[in-house]
Amino acid sequence: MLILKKWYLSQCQHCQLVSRNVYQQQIVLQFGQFGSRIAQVRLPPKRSALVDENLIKRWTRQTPNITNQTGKFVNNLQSEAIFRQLNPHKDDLVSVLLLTTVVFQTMAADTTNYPPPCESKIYCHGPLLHTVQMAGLHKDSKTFVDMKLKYSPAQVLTNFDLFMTNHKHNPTKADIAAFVDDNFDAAGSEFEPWDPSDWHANPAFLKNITDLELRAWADELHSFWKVLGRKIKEDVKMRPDLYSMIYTPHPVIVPGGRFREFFYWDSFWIMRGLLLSEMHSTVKGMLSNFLEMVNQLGYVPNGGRIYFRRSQPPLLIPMFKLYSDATNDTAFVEESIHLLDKEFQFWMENRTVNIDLNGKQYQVVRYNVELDGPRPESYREDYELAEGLGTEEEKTELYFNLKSGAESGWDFSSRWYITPKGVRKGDLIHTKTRHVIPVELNSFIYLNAKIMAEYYEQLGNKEKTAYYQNVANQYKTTIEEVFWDEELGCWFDYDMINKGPNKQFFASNVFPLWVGAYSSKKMVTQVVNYLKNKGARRCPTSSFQSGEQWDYPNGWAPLQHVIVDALDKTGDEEAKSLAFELADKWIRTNYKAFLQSSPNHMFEKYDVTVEGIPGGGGEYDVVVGFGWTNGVVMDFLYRFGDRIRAPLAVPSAAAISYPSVAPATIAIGGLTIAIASLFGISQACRLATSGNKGATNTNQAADCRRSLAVAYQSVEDSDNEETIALMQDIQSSVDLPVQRYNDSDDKSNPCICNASDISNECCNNKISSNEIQESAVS
Ligand SMILES: OC[C@H]1O[C@H](O[C@H]2O[C@H](CO)[C@@H](O)[C@H](O)[C@H]2O)[C@H](O)[C@@H](O)[C@@H]1O
Repeated sequence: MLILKKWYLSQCQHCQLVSRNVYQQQIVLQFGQFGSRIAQVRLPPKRSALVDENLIKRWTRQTPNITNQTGKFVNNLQSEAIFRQLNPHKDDLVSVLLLTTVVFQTMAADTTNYPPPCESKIYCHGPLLHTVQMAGLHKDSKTFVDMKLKYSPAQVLTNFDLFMTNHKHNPTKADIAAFVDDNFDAAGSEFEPWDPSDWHANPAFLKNITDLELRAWADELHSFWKVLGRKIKEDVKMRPDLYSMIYTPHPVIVPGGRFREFFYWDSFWIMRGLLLSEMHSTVKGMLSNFLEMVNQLGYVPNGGRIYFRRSQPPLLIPMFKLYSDATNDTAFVEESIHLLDKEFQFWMENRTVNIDLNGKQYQVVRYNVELDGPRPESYREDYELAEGLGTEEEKTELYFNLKSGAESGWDFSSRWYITPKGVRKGDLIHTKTRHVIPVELNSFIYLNAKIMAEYYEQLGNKEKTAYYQNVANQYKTTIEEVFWDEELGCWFDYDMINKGPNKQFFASNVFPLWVGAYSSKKMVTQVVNYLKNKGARRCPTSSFQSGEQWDYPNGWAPLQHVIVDALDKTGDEEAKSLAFELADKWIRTNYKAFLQSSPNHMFEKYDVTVEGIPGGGGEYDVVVGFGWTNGVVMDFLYRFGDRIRAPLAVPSAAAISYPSVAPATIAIGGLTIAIASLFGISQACRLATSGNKGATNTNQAADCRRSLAVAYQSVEDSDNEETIALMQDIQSSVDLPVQRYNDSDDKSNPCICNASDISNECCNNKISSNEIQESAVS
């Protein structure tokens, strides 16, 4: 096969072999410049098939819609005729051409109709991006697309062409790394230092927090805004072509870590915190940035980069409401209302679809991004995933769904999985976001319409008030008639493929409660019962552990906040008590993780099954900082400040890294050490086993599980009820090993083995001696 590949390549200078695409015994060549958005030809692995460069040149010349650069291959019948005419006697070639025709035919639909993620041939599509991202230079694919150009785009593209020619279109990883070094500056070079002028010590909200330890923590979080603040350099404004960063004039608060720029829906919870910190002008600046983007682009992008050509959950109008309620700045509302209106129309015009249900038609909103190609910031991940699909149409559809998933903010989740057979399980490749009508998005639209009606009424615009009231009423009815399930007592996403609700648990199911889109108090009781029955007392994101980050066992600050806020403001005593319970648990887990990390960190997400453990899964390592997490903790501490208490005796083990101590020594020395070890070990285990690609390592995973089992045992031996409960939680979420004994009556000397552990002599002997008694560590 290898010789054949080489032979095919030698026939065609302008072809690139995509080695990963050796698919169904066919060799895939890409036409056009190296790696450009080009058509593919599947060649049967037969040397006799003639593919010579002249032929391809003639063919591309004579078929008017084919171009080398963009790969817009259309007009397939014509192509086939040309090929037959050129090579009437070559049967093999004809079969190649027929195949070619089929492939081109399927490609025609997507390459012709759908634009790439953005126009930039460096940051969004094209051979340079493909070559660099597929080389896997960086652990995180986002790093490359955040780098600044050293020269103009045209110059860098010319340099790239030359580079490829010099390396015979086959550069090594080291060559590519050198090219990147020569042409790009490190990621993150677009900021200048910024000290927020509206930051001041001792904001009033701190006084609400009676527990002094927690108050000190809140104070620290208040100071974190200075660390997470970013001001974009003027150079980005002067030379936007050198950056992927979108210039915004006002400084912003970013989530942190790899998220170096603003993120749309994150900003809602960041602003909740900023308003408690009395940083009104920072909030106003961030709102002004968003308005300017609506003005220029028509929508608020997912994040502050040109490659984020899609939006995120529409919360600009609710952010305005937070700000205007806190400041009474009605003049700002008045001068901005036309842009808020414009943003609302973006969703109405671009994201609505009609569904028929029980003989009635409903307009609903969905996340839907019809841009082709991999997400630039996760190029390799998306490209490789799409390689598992047969046709170009399927790939394009997957790319749409992945970007739609990113637009939802739930990137990624089993919530969007629907297999070709219509089963709502599966894997990332089954992501069908744009075929799901999300409960929370429709709730946001209702909330937006309500706020807009209120604003227009204040401004005396009767026509607009009536319009928005009407939209709000319409969505309230829809939420009840399309999403509510009386029997289960909750709302559910609507699956357009199966034409019915997805009745699995997702934290988003209860969002209508938050926006007040319900008609009776009875529904509040039903939702409270639903949450309790679903074991949502710690509120995971879903009940399914897919390995993706928006699934079990992760909990996310925005989801926790919406649910707590929703329950708390119903006025129902049971709901309020559940709200406090959830907030209390969330605070405990955030605080413990904070104390146990070194230096102290706030995390992007947490594992809700074990207190003090960050979340994992998905396509990048868990991020610290962290914008929305800080905002939500501040809000909970403020809201429940009279009764929330710091958990007692949290071990300050700086163990959020892979344990280097031998397992036997970890668990001795008393209960405290055992618990402390446990936190660190289980975190390491989770990182090593949860599908978090950055940390996946089989040996680490095995060692971790062993360490955890030993620590578990010593804690269990202590007979302490609370720690045993904790252990059981851990056990349910981590794949624990079994203990093996030589003699079932003598359990004094177990060795702890993974089923696959054959390198350990003890385990191996016992396994082969067939005298093993297995028992789960619990
Ligand atoms: O780079 C991968 C994806 O990262 C972002 O998503 C996650 O982080 C965001 C910032 O905190 C958050 O808004 C989102 O809900 C998270 O899933 C980004 O938003 C995605 O577009 C991007 O593909």
